[in-house]
Amino acid sequence: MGVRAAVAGASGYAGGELLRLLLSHPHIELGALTAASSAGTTVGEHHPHLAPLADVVLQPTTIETLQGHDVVFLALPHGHSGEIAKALPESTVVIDCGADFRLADPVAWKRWYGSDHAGTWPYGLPELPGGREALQGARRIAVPGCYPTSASLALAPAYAAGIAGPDAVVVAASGASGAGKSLKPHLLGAEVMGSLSAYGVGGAHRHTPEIIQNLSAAAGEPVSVSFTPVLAPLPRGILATCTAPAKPGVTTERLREVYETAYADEPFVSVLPAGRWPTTAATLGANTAQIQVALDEDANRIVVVAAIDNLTKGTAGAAVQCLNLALGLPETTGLPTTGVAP
Ligand SMILES: NC(=O)C1=CN([C@@H]2O[C@H](COP(=O)(O)OP(=O)(O)OC[C@H]3O[C@@H](n4cnc5c(N)ncnc54)[C@H](OP(=O)(O)O)[C@@H]3O)[C@@H](O)[C@H]2O)C=CC1
Ligand SMILES: CC(=O)N[C@@H](CCC(=O)OP(=O)(O)O)C(=O)O
Repeated sequence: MGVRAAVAGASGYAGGELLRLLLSHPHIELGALTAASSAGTTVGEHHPHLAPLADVVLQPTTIETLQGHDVVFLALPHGHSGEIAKALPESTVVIDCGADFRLADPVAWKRWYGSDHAGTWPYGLPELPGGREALQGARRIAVPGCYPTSASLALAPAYAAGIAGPDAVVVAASGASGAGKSLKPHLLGAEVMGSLSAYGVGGAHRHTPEIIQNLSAAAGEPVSVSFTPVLAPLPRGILATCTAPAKPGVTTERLREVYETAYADEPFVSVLPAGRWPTTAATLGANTAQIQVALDEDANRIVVVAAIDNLTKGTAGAAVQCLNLALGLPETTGLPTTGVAP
């Protein structure tokens, strides 16, 4: 099967990771690769690690350049996807790495993003309860935010199994590529290196409603989430430490059983053997998530630690996994499960 794919936002971090993965996908032929201010420059100027595309010239992001493809990946800042998707045929698979179509509640969208709600598309986290079915054959897909991916993979099984109370706490450290490549003074090397800093503290980060949406759907009742993101001196990777009250009678054995059952058949999510803890390093460049669980009996809380690469399972890998489901291909096609170490 020859699937012609365009990537809008190809000069950015998410776009670059999409290109890296799509180059190894056996069914994909790359078509238009587009950018905004970088149009006219070559892929090699932005992504020196993508040797086969070094001399390919980036085109402007317009409806015209994106038309005529089977698949269009959008790796653009929020707010640009709706107009583009409307102008593309319904038969084109459009996969949005931005936030525009992730939230189901227009009121929540307006509160957190300040603009009118563009709509809601099938949500690109197949590992959530019922998530895979919603993506099979879909023609519009919203790729989750990177923090919500880690937090939802960590806590959704406990909520779906009814073993966690409705007050979750998520503290997640992310590498600086999570913020995109555009110049931000607080993300200069000298500011990020050698320091960890919390931001969006006090329930102020826009990923909070997305995590709430996912965990509440898994629980079948409202779940409150206190989310604190932390900027870490790493290029890539998220380590999310997530806790929730343990319901009466939950034991360590039951907790492990819930997670091992939930992820037994998942190709990209591993529950590590007891005693081993997830590391971001082990997921670098892989479309994988590593999970470990513990019961804190004194605090009566379930503790789940999840590690992902924010650009792979947290964005571009998830986008390709969703594409495979949309096209009816084996879900693992073209996706690495091995990382890069040390
Ligand atoms: N980085 C991450 O870990 C994650 C990112 N995402 C989402 O993916 C999307 C891309 O993020 P990321 O790659 O990190 O961001 P970058 O800032 O690294 O890249 C943004 C891309 O969008 C292009 N662009 C910028 N402004 C416009 C515009 N006005 N119109 C059209 N194109 C424009 C840029 O082109 P140019 O070079 O010409 O400026 C560049 O190609 C965002 O929505 C982000 O939220 C989602 C999950 C995780
Ligand atoms: C370290 C860092 O800055 N991370 C980003 C996460 C961005 C992301 O996942 O994406 P969306 O913008 O697509 O929701 C942040 O906190 O804004």
